[in-house]
Amino acid sequence: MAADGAAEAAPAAAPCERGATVWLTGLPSAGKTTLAFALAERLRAEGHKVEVLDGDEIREFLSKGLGFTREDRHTNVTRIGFVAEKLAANGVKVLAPVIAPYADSRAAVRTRHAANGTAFLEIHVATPVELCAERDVKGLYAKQAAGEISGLTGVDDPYEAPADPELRLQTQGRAVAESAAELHAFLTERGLA
Ligand SMILES: Nc1ncnc2c1ncn2[C@@H]1O[C@H](COP(=O)(O)OS(=O)(=O)O)[C@@H](OP(=O)(O)O)[C@H]1O
Ligand SMILES: Nc1ncnc2c1ncn2[C@@H]1O[C@H](COP(=O)(O)OP(=O)(O)O)[C@@H](O)[C@H]1O
Repeated sequence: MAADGAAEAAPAAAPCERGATVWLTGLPSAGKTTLAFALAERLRAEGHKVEVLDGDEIREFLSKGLGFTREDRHTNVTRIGFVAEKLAANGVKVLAPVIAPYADSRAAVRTRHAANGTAFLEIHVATPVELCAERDVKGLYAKQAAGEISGLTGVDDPYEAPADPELRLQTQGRAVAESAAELHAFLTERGLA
């Protein structure tokens, strides 16, 4: 209680103590994983608690057995969203470089965060499909073109680009460090870094 009897406001949490989910959505080879790990490194060095929920790793453990049908992708995304919210509610910066191609799956994750009062930032890593196919980090675009696989997001499977993300990041013509800095600056603006 203050000397004049008024209740004192609790001090605002420092950026390091504020949890949030930062979801990086975009096509395969857009740059989601690269940017998530670059941001994670910087945030950790600044004293944040950080967890990267990488799509590939999640599919090896939490979502083992799921494929790439619409239903399986939805299940995968909502599972990741569930875990992310729990961690973020406990002060962790959760970085989720996960394609999440369907708007309704992403909306479900957003709604769950909002219901719990947990910060959720949707970042669209908006690399054009032509450049993603050129990068082709895992050779998936080449395999699709050769008819060895089908159902590749953005090529012969849907990608519903976010209509109103918190941030749309362009990576074409930008160095990784530049895009990572833009993302970090955005978190700073939001009081999260
Ligand atoms: N058919 C098809 N479509 C899209 N992606 C495919 C496919 N098959 C395998 N992969 C690889 O799976 C990686 C993880 O996918 P995600 O869990 O992020 O996808 S999803 O959100 O459930 O749609 C994803 O990782 P990134 O390349 O890092 O995005 C792909 O490399
Ligand atoms: N500005 C940039 N931001 C992120 N990645 C970039 C950028 N410029 C070039 N790249 C390259 O693009 C590739 C993206 O691969 P990756 O991060 O695995 O994509 P995703 O996780 O979206 O499938 C990496 O080889 C990375 O070095």
